[in-house]
Amino acid sequence: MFESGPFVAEHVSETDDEQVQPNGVDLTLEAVYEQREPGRIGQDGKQIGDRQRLETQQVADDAPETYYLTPGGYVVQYAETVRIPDGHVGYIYPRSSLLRNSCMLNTAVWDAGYEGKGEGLLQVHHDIELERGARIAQLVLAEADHDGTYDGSYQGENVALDEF
Ligand SMILES: O=c1ccn([C@H]2C[C@H](O)[C@@H](COP(=O)(O)OP(=O)(O)OP(=O)(O)O)O2)c(=O)[nH]1
Repeated sequence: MFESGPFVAEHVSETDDEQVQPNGVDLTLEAVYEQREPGRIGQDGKQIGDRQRLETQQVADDAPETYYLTPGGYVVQYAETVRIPDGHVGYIYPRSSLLRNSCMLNTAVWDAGYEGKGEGLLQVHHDIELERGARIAQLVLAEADHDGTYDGSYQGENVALDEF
């Protein structure tokens, strides 16, 4: 069974009312990165290639922090800290307005016990403007059996020590 948006909101910080949807919580854009060096996935371990954080541009008087993205693949980081509660698994879906603008957000499984500000892969197939803080994705939580909880290298990622 999938949980309601208000339940999901109890496990996401900080959120405002606009982010709480009937079936989940919208996550907003914190940062956009462009990968510069190769990564590696081996039989044991993995390495994430070096990346560069992109700068925002002021595209209008009322839009001071906007990413203008041309076609390509970008790593995006969400602004909210997500905690996947015991007995659940998380999935992230793109906002449909991204798809309608020829962009796709690719995501993987969010494990029970994970806590952090996660990342996703944004595919841009047509130029798009994305404002920092704009809602780009929706987190849903489903009840799930699990064996142990997440204890990998991304635990606590992108979260300041005083937030953790
Ligand atoms: O689109 C996603 C999917 C998951 N995560 C977070 C939550 C998840 O619990 C964690 C680890 O994901 P996964 O287990 O897929 O990573 P891995 O590459 O297998 O690394 P590890 O060996 O640390 O598990 O990353 C994201 O940030 N973005």
